[in-house]
Amino acid sequence: MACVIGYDYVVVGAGTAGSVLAARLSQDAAVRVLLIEAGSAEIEAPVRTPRAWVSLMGSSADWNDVSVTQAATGVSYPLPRGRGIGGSSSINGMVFLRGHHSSYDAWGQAGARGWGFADLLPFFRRSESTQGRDPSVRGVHGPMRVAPASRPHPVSVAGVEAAVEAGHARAADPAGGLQEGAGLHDLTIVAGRRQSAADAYLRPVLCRSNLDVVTDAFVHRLRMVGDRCVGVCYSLGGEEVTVDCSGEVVLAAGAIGSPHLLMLSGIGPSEHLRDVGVDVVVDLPGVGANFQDHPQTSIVYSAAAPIPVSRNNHGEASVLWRSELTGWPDLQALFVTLPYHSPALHGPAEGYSIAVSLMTPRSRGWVRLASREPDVAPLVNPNYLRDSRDVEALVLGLQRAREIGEARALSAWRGSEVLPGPGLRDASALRKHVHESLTTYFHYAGTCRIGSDEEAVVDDHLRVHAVHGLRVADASVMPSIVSANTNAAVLAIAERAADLMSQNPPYGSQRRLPHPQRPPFRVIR
Ligand SMILES: Cc1cc2nc3c(=O)[nH]c(=O)nc-3n(C[C@H](O)[C@H](O)[C@H](O)COP(=O)(O)OP(=O)(O)OC[C@H]3O[C@@H](n4cnc5c(N)ncnc54)[C@H](O)[C@@H]3O)c2cc1C
Repeated sequence: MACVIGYDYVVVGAGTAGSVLAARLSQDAAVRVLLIEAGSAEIEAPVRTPRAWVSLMGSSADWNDVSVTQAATGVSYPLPRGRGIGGSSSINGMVFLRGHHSSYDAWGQAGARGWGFADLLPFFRRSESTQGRDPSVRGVHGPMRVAPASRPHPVSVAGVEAAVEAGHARAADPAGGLQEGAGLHDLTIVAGRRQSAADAYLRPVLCRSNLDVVTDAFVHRLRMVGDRCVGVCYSLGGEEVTVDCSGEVVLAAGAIGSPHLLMLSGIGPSEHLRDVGVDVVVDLPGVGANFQDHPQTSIVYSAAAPIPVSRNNHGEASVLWRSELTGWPDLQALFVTLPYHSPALHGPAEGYSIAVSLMTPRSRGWVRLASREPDVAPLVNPNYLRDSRDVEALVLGLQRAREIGEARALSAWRGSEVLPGPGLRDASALRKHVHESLTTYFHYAGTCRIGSDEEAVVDDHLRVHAVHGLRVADASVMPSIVSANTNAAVLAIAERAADLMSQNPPYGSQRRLPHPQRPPFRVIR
């Protein structure tokens, strides 16, 4: 067993949040940062081509998780999540949206002080670089370069016009914080290539001598001394490596990985931990609870004319509107420039889709241990459609999306509606379609939520309740899922986390650094 010492911060997971944290924390040359990632350092070349993202699901860059069988549908669903530098941002769909400000203000109202939209706005702005947008709301100097498609696909353009024809407002800036209406949204694509959080934040700072990044290293346990986290254990090439951390460990392993690791380390719901044979260190019932995702259904059309091959991500334009079941926009239609639908259904060989997602689901699921053995994947139950209001909202979504799909502006491309099929119009037929066509929108969140009540996992500063030296900063801390694709929100969460941590560094600024004993293998520079 090798032992590694001398780090002030140990960040677990080099995904969206981990890339931000490692880059921001290591800006202070007086602290030493170790970033540990289970996956590999480089993702294959085709992955860089934006339109190839669909084929990354099921690849070695995916953990290849599968949900437990869902009570509402009788089906278990693949739950892709990224494994490797950049994490899910290396395999995601590259849509860049913040969501409506109300969905962040709801966090503050639910007890997460300091996490309303106005509190997060500086961190959204700090994370991004945009041009031609309102600079009081959007960032212009941040690492993540985002922009709408410069040469949008004709189906995306026609889709926006069809939405306007169907009565939706034209959104001046879909990511502005009052996200509602139709428009070409921003994409995390630069010069025709995918841009992950690691490309934007981490790769440019790998030369820093106070930052080490270890890949192919699976963290399987937190090292606890009483209620203090003093480091982590990871396995690398069959060898176990122990890391001593003199400051803080930060979990950025994502909404499935972070609760998994906490529970493997004895931090979680005590009864469940005892059931699987894990010694309880801290009883925190909320760990792994409150799992949320945006459920998705779709309308699929065959093509009346050959559909040009996308140069982008197949999803350049969207519409957001209110179902009238909530106080803010809760339904999103994404124009997809290929026949995109559940693999359980048969679509046309050539065509396009309107993917309809519920952005404020009521259903809540969980992540639990299947075994105390770290290499056994956790059980994930999203509880899709468990709350019947989610089904009703998606039915309303399909009806409204159909109005868009049938508008004149799309007539040049529209062959016929293939899914659910033009004859299926009443609510009960559409409810059936929602169940049969259900897929994930890949936006897992909420399993280590911020708050001060008994079910909360971290406090307002993202410190794990009743544990010293340990924070969580990733998609899992969202008290409720935001009303947009989640990557932009995770960037802002991690920016704010780094800011909070820098205000209270583990040591004063006047210390002499011990020389870190570096991890033995695969440190990337
Ligand atoms: C297929 C797909 C498409 C998506 N499309 C979009 C989109 O178009 N727009 C959008 O905004 N969002 C999208 N998302 C969601 C978005 O990318 C995620 O919400 C975001 O990346 C989550 O960031 P995170 O830091 O919480 O987790 P991740 O980015 O998943 O990072 C977690 C990291 O931790 C590592 N890790 C986990 N466990 C361990 C361990 N035990 N030891 C060491 N390392 C570990 C993982 O390998 C991973 O690198 C998509 C996601 C997927 C999977």
